[in-house]
Amino acid sequence: MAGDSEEERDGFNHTPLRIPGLLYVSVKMENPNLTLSGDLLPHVSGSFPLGPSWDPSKALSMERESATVWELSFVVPPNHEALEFKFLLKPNCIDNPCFVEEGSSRVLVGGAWQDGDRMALFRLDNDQVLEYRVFVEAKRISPFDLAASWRAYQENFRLSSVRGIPDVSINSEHQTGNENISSANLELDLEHYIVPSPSTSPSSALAYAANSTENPRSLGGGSASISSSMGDDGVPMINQPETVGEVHAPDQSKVYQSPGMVKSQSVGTICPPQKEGSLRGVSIDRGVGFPRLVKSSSSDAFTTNFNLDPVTKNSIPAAAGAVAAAAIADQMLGPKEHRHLAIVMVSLPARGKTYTAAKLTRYLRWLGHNTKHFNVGKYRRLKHGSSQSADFFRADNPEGVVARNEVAKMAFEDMISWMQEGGQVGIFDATNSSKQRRNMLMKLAEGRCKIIFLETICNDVDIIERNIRFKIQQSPDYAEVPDFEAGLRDFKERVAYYEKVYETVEEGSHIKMIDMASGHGGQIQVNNISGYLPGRIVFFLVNTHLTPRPILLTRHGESRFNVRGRIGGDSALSEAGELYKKKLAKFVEKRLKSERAACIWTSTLQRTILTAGPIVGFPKIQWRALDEINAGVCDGMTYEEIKKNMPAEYESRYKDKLRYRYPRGESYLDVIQRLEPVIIELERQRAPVVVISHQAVLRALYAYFTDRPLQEIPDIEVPLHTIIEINLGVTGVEEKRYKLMD
Ligand SMILES: Nc1ncnc2c1ncn2[C@@H]1O[C@H](COP(=O)(O)OP(=O)(O)OP(=O)(O)O)[C@@H](O)[C@H]1O
Ligand SMILES: O=P(O)(O)OC[C@H]1O[C@](O)(CO)[C@@H](O)[C@@H]1O
Repeated sequence: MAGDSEEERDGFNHTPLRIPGLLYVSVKMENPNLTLSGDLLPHVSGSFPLGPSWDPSKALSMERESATVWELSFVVPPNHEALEFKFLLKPNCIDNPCFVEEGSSRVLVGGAWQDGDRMALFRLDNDQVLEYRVFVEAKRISPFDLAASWRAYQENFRLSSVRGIPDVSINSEHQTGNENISSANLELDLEHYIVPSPSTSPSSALAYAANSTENPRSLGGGSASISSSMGDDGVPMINQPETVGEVHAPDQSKVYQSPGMVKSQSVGTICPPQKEGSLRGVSIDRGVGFPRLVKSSSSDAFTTNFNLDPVTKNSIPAAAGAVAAAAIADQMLGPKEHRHLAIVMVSLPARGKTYTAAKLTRYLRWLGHNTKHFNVGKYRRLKHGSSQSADFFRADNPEGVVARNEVAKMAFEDMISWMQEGGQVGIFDATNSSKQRRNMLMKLAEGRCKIIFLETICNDVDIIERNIRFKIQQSPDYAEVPDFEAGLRDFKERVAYYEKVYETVEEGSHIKMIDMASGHGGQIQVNNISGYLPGRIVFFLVNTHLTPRPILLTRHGESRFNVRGRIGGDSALSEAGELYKKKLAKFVEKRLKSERAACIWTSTLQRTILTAGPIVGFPKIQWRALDEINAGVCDGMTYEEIKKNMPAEYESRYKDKLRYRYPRGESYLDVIQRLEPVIIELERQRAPVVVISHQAVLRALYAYFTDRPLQEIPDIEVPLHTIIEINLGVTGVEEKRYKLMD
């Protein structure tokens, strides 16, 4: 092309000394007809630096790149002397003679043949001739890049200094004798280290979980974030400032309540796992040691080039591995209406329906299932006002019954419409406490979605009393009742009306959670449940409980790779990282001193194990699932190096960081998949857990607890040397952050 410099044309400089850099030269030989030459191995002999000499016995062997191609690569200065060499074929058997290519020596200058491309011809003993095509490629590389790769290579292959530590360990005194932990003093009051949590995380401000459920579209509230409230005439006013503290924009991450923590402990026994995913009529006692479901290893993330109709396509979860595989199988094999699942909550008021529905929604969304929570109370308040007295809920008040059935229908139809647009799991949150109501819902669902009833039963009067008191404080139903005791009387009257006509679920597919909030184990009964997703839901519910406890999430102390901006690897800690590990040990000692049963979880990479090193007195467990995202071929590179050397990869990751899978590595969706057992175990644990892991992994774990959308996960801020404390409590999730050092 006119104006192109010679350098631009062939990628390197022919003018010695003008432009710095080195030439990476790759010489290749190809013979598509390998059956003839399978035991003859291509070699190169020649002048320095290609081969030590022309002596065939010292020729350099070429590496097999594919079935038919052999390659030898080396690095030379761009102004190197002419390299003279010849190809030879050496037999496997050392005693047989080798064959040197015919013709004159080849000469390479500046990464190009001086005498043009010519085939390499070998005349064998029997006068048979073998022909190989020969190519050369040269690229300029910076000596700094080369040195950096070499250093990363060496660091990557340096043996970890934590080898030999068993997967489960406990150190009662500091492991490395020369570690002066007292040098890392902390302020007496840990509150000193508290820093604000991001504005999108769960706050300690009181909030009512039902508020953050779907906005009633049939009442004028689309699924977009609208703000609406009741007008004086009972007609909903859209996009008006909230007046009754009820319907507001559904920011999933802002709906948590402050924990009115209650202490309880429970362990129990479990029934053996059920046969072939079918859980008909069995009871499962909740408790420790529930067997983990075996998960398949990651497969390619789902891409949209399946031959499925648009609705089906939308209802495929944004997930990898087992979740995607199961969803595809269900789409292909199951009855059409079973592609959509309605979990219909059932219970008396204040028995944890909304709490359970919200938690399940969060879990399913995190796994990649398109899930929405429809709360009929929200529809009722929007349609009929929020100050209905107990009378409205009497079963012998025909107007009340009609009004309540009407809003239930509206919410159910909204849920079905959303499913028909591609929604996968709808959680339908209302008391649904009579057979008649449930029959109505089953009729509405016919041919459109599968229903599973999820009933929460609570026989503990203290818990019911606590729940009711919480309702009076939180529910918009009592926002305008200034007298707490009057509110309490009214709500109890409402509960009594429901009790009169309450019918426990006996029909259809159902799950019963019995006394799960009591702290004594409780029980789950399941009837006529089968399939991947219902199975996962049961498994999740079996493992969840309400025992308040903190989960402390922290990245390892700064690593040597962090200092150099290199990703992945298995490097040790930097000086700052060394200091952090000591401060963290002090922090854990203070924060968890009265928590005998707490546990420390690390990944299997040395930077987390070293960070946990000085923590004494608690068991430490290494989990492979907590290892950092596997950067595959990019492991050990800087982002700059990836951008420069693999621009297409860099661009693809930039465009879709959630789904992008590093070549021979993982995507964020893969990481989420492998973290599912970690989430289940964190839910199941009743004592505090300190998780010392890595940026990508902690982003995924944090997103689960704070209900952040999948798409946001890869960009969540998880800074070094900061502890994120997640408090799980009877009213939801609360977050605190401690920054121990800059
Ligand atoms: N399985 C359970 N049994 C009893 N209480 C529970 C259970 N799960 C959660 N809770 C507690 O119940 C409290 C009230 O729960 P929630 O608001 O979800 O009740 P609800 O059944 O939806 O009430 P309503 O029918 O009035 O809307 C929660 O703060 C939680 O602490
Ligand atoms: O997904 P991101 O933003 O590249 O973050 C994950 C990266 O963070 C690190 O933990 C530290 O840089 C890397 O090892 C890892 O590849």
